[in-house]
Parts: sequence; C-alpha cells; structure tokens
Amino acid sequence: MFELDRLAVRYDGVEALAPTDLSIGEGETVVLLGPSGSGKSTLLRSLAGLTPAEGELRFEGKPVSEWRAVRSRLGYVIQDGGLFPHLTARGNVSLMARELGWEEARIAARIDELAALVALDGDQLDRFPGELSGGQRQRVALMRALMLDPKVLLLDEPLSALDPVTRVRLARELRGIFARLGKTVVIVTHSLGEARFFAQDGEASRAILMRDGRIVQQGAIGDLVANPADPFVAEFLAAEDAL
Ligand SMILES: Nc1ncnc2c1ncn2[C@@H]1O[C@H](COP(=O)(O)OP(=O)(O)OP(=O)(O)O)[C@@H](O)[C@H]1O
Repeated sequence: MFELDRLAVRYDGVEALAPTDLSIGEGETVVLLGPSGSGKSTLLRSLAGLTPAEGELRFEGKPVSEWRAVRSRLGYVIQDGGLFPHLTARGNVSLMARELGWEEARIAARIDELAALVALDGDQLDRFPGELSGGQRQRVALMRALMLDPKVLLLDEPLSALDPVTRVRLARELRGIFARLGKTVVIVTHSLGEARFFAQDGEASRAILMRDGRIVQQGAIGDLVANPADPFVAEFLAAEDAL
C-alpha cells in the first residue's frame, strides 16, 4: 500500500527522517514507537503526503505528486487534533463530506454513528473546539478522520488525552473497526501498553522503533522485547514498561 524508497526529511540541517526504506501492506497495523523527537510524527506526516521530502513515496504504486485523489482515502489525526477553531465540532467533522457533495441526511446519519462510537453528545458537537476538553477534541478529530471511511488511518497519539476508561473503550472499538474493515493503520504512541494492544503479535501487525530519525528495529512487539537489537531498544522498552 505504501512504499518508501530512501524517503528523507530535513529541516534546516536537522535530519528529522534519515533516508528510509519501508513497505506497509494493505490491512496492516503498524505502531511507531520511540523517544520524543525520534521522527515518529515526521514519518507519519510524510505518509500523509504533507511534508516535503526527498526520495520516493508511493501509495498503491502512485508517486506522491499524483495524489490528489488519494487524500480522501487517508484519515489523518495530528497530535493536538488540528481542528479548525472557527468551526464547531460538527462543522469540522462534516467539512470534507460537504465538499464532496454528500446529502445532509447522509452526513447527519454518519455523524450520529461516529458520535455514538466516540461517546460525544449533540450538545458537545455543537461547540467550538475551544469550548471542549482536550480529550473531547481528540475524539472529534477521530470522528473527522473516520468520517469518509478511509482505507488508511494515520493516527498521531490519538488516545493520549483520554481518561483511562474512555481510552480503553475507544481503543477496543478502534481495534475492532481496523480488523473488521481491513483498514491499514499507522499509529504513533508513547505507550508500550497501547502498542501491544494495537500490534498484537500476528502477521498483520508490526512495531517500528525509531531513534534520531532512523528505524532501529521492527517486528512483532514480543520479538522486540525478547530480542532487542541493541541496548537502546532494551532500555527504551524497559523504561516504557516501568511506569
Ligand atoms: N517543522 C519543523 N521544523 C524544524 N524541525 C522540526 C520540525 N518538525 C520536527 N522537527 C524536528 O525533527 C525531529 C523529529 O521530530 P518529530 O516531531 O518527528 O518527533 P517525534 O518522534 O514525533 O516526537 P514526539 O514524540 O515528541 O512527538 C525533532 O528533532 C524535531 O525537533
């Protein structure tokens, strides 16, 4: 589904993503792990075609320069939600569907379905992002990413601002959706527990551990824990497990 051929991102001399080869298959769940500043968000943004990068990036064989039609098939949740402040939650969620000419009844039905999924009510949906809590904004951002039922979901710490009960419930729902609908998912997380939950050892899931803009090790989470490639991987995974 995604093919990266020496894809690299550089900001003013800082190598945010070193030349990286990576292939992500349809229906796969990939969890990106690594310390702060290791390039996880940069890689995710690159997959969304939103970062000027060197090297090659293809989605279903198409180079990123020909992606106009691809964007609506990617659901992307950025770290702080990235909601438009001047639109209500409902306005944010429905923006793309309106642009694509969906009928109001279809939009309303889809919003009801997603609101039930993320446990937001009508009153909350009529508020502006600034009038919602961080966790509520995160759930609106998830609704927006799921609205068009995209084939691919790119999620940057989508559950980080949620209370534990909502987080577990939503994580279960999302994992069910990913599996049921065969979504391709790339998810950034700081939590090893979350990584384990989404990338349970199996053929269709993988964890990628990054450091200094490079992929240090990838594979099943169980393998990373059992056979760390170097002391950094062992230390990172142990530290993640300690809290
Ligand atoms: N727009 C930018 N301009 C300059 N440097 C940037 C920019 N975005 C990211 N960087 C740098 O690129 C590197 C990788 O950042 P990135 O956000 O990808 O890390 P991350 O692993 O997602 O971190 P975190 O877990 O803290 O979100 C960091 O050194 C960061 O400071």
